[in-house]
Amino acid sequence: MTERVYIFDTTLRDGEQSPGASMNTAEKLRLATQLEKLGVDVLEAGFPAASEGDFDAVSKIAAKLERTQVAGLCRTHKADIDRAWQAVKHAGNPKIHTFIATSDIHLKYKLKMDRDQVIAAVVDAVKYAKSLTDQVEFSAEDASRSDRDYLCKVFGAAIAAGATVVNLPDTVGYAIPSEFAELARYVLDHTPDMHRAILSVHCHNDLGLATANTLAAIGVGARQAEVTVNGIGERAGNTSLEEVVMALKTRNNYLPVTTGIHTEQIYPTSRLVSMITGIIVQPNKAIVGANAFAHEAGIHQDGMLKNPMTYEIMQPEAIGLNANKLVLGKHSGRHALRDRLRDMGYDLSDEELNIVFTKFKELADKKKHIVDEDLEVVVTEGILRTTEYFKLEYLHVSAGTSVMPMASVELSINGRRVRGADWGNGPIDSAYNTIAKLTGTHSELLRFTVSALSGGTDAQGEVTVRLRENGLVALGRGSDPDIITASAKAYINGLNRLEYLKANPVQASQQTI
Ligand SMILES: CC(=O)SCCNC(=O)CCNC(=O)[C@H](O)C(C)(C)COP(=O)(O)OP(=O)(O)OC[C@H]1O[C@@H](n2cnc3c(N)ncnc32)[C@H](O)[C@@H]1OP(=O)(O)O
Ligand SMILES: CC(C)C(=O)C(=O)O
Ligand SMILES: [Mg+2]
Repeated sequence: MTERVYIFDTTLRDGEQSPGASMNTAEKLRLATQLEKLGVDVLEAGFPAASEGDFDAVSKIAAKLERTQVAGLCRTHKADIDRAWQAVKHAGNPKIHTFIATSDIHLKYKLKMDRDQVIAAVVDAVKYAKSLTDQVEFSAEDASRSDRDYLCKVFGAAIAAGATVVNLPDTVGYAIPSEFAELARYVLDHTPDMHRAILSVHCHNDLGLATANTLAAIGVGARQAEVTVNGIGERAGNTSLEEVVMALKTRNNYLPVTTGIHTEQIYPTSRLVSMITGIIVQPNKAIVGANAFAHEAGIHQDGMLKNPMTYEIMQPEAIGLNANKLVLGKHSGRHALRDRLRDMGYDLSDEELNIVFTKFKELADKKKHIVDEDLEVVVTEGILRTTEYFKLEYLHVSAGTSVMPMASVELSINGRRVRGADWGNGPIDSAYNTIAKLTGTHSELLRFTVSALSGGTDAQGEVTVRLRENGLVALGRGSDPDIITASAKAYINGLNRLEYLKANPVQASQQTI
């Protein structure tokens, strides 16, 4: 029987450490549900001791998920472990993940501890965690820059104290594949009682080697991979889930192991992560980039027409990119919409479907063919929105080469209609100035990105903004076939999120909405 590699997803914890990634509790819950559907074995939901907001999100995810193991990360401090346990204990399958650094650089400069003190901290932490739950993982932060024999001693002590998984992180993305494989092999061969635990790996992508290092370690016997969807994460990111899973599936002849991932859920999950975090996937990204299955050159197209095996090592359907679709447009009904959404991985309640259906019809009036990317926007906007305190009712802009850019806007503010006009450096600037004046807000625009969600001149434009006001930071998203309207919607969405943060100090303490 082929051996199983466990997939430990840390999109909600290490992924959320990406600069600019931010998710509110409702979005985290939605993503956690999708990750369970994707079939991840372990879902690291957050770092409960970090803030009330993180604790709240981890607790809610734990209460919702039954099958998937839900892990909470914590330092070796007893108070951190207690907090992690309080958050994950409601899960059907809870796990405590405790860590401490083992490299001399971290010991000397960061922890100010010696090697024996670190081992004592590991033993106390793992024993205590084990008194709370059977499932305990220990990670040796900065393992790839640690002394190998010391590392094996630490892992041996963790296993003796009850750890069921020991994790080898390449925390700063320093390792080279052959070197990392050698390290994993060394740990497997020299850690006392290693057979009683699973060896996990957790790589970062600072040198663009996270997937290669992960596969190299799996090749010598690591049996858990810690990954994030789209490879988001601290600095250059983590190993990407889709790359590891599809490499193991496609090259099963070379690496004969399996995962429990339902690969046809990969694409919907990738889109959801991108929509929720506002982090756009680069077009040439392996597996999930817009060009990953596109063939442009004539010789390639000729080969594809003669036999797709000439240039295609994976089929797009395998990751959930479905070629065979009913065309959805303004004449489509709820059944066709529900069917398509199910194919894309969205199982909506009747109430959610009604919300999405109304938005779908509004869009279909403006756009002839509705493609999957449009539906994802409609679903995300329809069911993951915050309360609309400010709502865009009307927008008119005039701009061009010889006119002063002007915008006229009508908003409803908590149900009350207000109107105004202002000018700016361009149509978007004038719309933003008018909206700021009408709402009486003074936010600073930290980031503004525009992308097209599908091909063609009637493609939906998606705008993401990041706003800061009085120390609070919020993300706003908007989409529309008209890019100026999409920009106004994104700005208003961001302002609504700032209003929500002002009214919800728990979320504000975490600044994740
Ligand atoms: C590689 C990784 O991804 S590690 C995980 C990174 N994630 C996070 O840091 C989550 C967000 N963090 C936070 O919210 C905060 O850092 C908190 C709440 C966890 C801690 O905040 P503070 O108590 O103010 O400490 P601060 O973050 O400034 O410093 C960390 C302290 O923990 C110590 N520490 C760091 N890692 C560990 C560990 N694994 N076990 C024990 N102590 C540790 C540091 O040495 C430092 O101790 P010191 O205060 O005695 O110098
Ligand atoms: C906490 C650990 C597993 C980590 O994220 C790292 O070392 O990169
Ligand atoms: Mg990490």
